[in-house]
Amino acid sequence: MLTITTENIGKKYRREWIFRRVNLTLAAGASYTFVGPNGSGKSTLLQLLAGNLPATEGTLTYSMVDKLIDSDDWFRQVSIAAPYLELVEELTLDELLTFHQTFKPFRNGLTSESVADRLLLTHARNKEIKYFSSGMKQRVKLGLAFFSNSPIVILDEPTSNLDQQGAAWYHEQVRQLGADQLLLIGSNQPEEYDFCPNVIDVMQWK
Ligand SMILES: Nc1ncnc2c1ncn2[C@@H]1O[C@H](COP(=O)(O)OP(=O)(O)OP(=O)(O)O)[C@@H](O)[C@H]1O
Repeated sequence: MLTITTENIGKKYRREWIFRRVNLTLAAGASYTFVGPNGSGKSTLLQLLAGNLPATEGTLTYSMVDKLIDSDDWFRQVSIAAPYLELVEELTLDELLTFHQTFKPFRNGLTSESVADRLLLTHARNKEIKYFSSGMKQRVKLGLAFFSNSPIVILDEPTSNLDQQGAAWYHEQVRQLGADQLLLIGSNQPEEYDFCPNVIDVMQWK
């Protein structure tokens, strides 16, 4: 089982501390949602936990059954969907799904074809991503996170741009995550984390 541990991590931009003294143990098999007002640091914390941003102070570790994972290999453990992470718009959906698998395979033997089906985008497989609606793009981003073979799934503002059907699809995918996966969410919308037992207010670290 994979565990992320933070010891007194803090992040400073210029002269402003966004958060300090964050101590967390986040273990696979559970979900955690980080909440707080706009600008409070949810996205920054998720980026740190994903290993995409360095902490200014403190220690962050990934471990698998007490064995530390080298930070160079963290990216293999994480799939992340966020508004600021863009899709490659020049590719068709089929091309994007094929490209994605070259560095992050899908789980359970899923193929590009079956992922497109699960995204409810079979009809758009040969359409370039730049011609997708914002809700279709959001479903693709979420799908790449849900269907990749990685123990950590990080979703920042997961239902942004989704209609009611899309939000129901999101909830269905969350229910299907494996017992060995860790789900981390950043959110201001209670309905997108209503299933999550661990809601953490980032304002405590100001
Ligand atoms: N690259 C950066 N350089 C300087 N300041 C930054 C940078 N990125 C974020 N910040 C600042 O860090 C703070 C936290 O931003 P962050 O995006 O993490 O908040 P958030 O809680 O996710 O907000 P929202 O709910 O609006 O998405 C903000 O004050 C923001 O201006």
